[in-house]
Amino acid sequence: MSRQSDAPLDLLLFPTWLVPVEPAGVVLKGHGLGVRDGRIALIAPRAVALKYQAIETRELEGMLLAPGLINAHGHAAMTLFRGLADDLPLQRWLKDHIWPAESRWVDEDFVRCGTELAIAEQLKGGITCFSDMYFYPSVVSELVHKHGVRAQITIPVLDFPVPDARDADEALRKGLALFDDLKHHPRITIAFGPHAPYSVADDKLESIRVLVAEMDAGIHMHVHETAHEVQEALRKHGERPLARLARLQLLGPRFQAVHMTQVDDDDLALLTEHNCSVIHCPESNLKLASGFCPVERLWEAGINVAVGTDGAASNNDLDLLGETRTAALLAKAVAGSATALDAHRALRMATLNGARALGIDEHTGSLEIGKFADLVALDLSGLAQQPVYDPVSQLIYSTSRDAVRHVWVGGKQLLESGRLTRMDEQQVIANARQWGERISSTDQR
Ligand SMILES: CSC[C@H]1O[C@@H](n2cnc3c(O)ncnc32)[C@H](O)[C@@H]1O
Ligand SMILES: [Zn+2]
Repeated sequence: MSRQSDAPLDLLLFPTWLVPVEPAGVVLKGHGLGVRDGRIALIAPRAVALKYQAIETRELEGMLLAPGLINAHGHAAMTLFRGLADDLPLQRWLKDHIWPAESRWVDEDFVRCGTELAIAEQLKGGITCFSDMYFYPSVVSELVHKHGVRAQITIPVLDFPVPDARDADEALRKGLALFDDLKHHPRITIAFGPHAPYSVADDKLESIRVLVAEMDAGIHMHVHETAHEVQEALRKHGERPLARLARLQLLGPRFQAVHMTQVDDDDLALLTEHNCSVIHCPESNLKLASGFCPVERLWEAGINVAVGTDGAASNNDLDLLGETRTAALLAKAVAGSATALDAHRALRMATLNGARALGIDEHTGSLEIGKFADLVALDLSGLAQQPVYDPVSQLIYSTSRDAVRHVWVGGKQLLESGRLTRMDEQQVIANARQWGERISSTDQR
């Protein structure tokens, strides 16, 4: 398969295994992948690929080449709160620790340092695209632009004053300006991020519905994170949160429901009818004891399920490969079936399903001709990966993010042999340490 052109390829890669994700379940051996103008221009058997001229050709001996991982939910700058408040249930964690810490510490510099730390950590872990729901989204967009990664940046909306907006109207006004600035950006999409059903009132959700229709944007929201959230909504309003969102006409193919640990038959019908995506964050759900998302049931109902790390304050890392392993293992326990979420489907969840949830699956998420060359190469030649029967099984069940060697986004190499090509890792660490010292010297825990 190739896209015809007389121009030479910019890059021609020969990995030991090439896993395109689409078509599902395929592993190509002895194949080359060619990149031209940032996009995948060729996937062909080695002998055919060698007939093409290329400016750079690389043998990736012992490596698996896959689509870059997509972290479909996170709060990037919260890396600076990693380990600040552990071993607590969601509402105590959020209300007694995280929200007070945010109102005290979060400013532009916090978001800049925390987001750079998150971008660096994610690139080193094979993540080429992440979704962010945090304050100062314009600062996040500058960093995403500068460092070459891909992102969905959401406009945070809450019913109370937050570090970068006095109220939801101000947040929306600023968000609209950002949307206008970035609507043609090749690597950034802007979506709305109403925090959760319990923290955003109907009138704000209605405003978001109108804006989304005008802008054709996504909505990214924590929904049914815990049983407590659903019970409180039933007690106060006699309605489940997802049903309320349906009544307010927020649900649709661009709706990204993050968490969904509580799913009854009516919820399942709503998600299916409106073709929503669910973003599963198993490690945050485990650590906050929030509950279990029934991934296999959702998958069987045809619902698009992606995977996210959530923020580093509730996880406590941004390791999507590790998260995917947790998801695959947990799905089996939750479904009571060892066949649930096999390794190939788990990889799809961490790549193409993520792209679909964020509305960018035409452009990324799988290795297909014409898509952006968002790629990760992982070294499977180590001791702990031997022998290799199925490289995808090895990737999901036996490989850590330390095996990530190279990362390209839109054909640009951002990680080379495990080293960041465009970021000063030592500087990122020093900045984060400085913030940590500042926070711990006055922290009232
Ligand atoms: C709208 S800005 C993001 C807001 O969300 C908070 N947050 C981080 N993780 C979670 C979670 O798992 N559930 C609910 N809220 C979360 C974050 O601290 C910001 O205030
Ligand atoms: Zn979250």
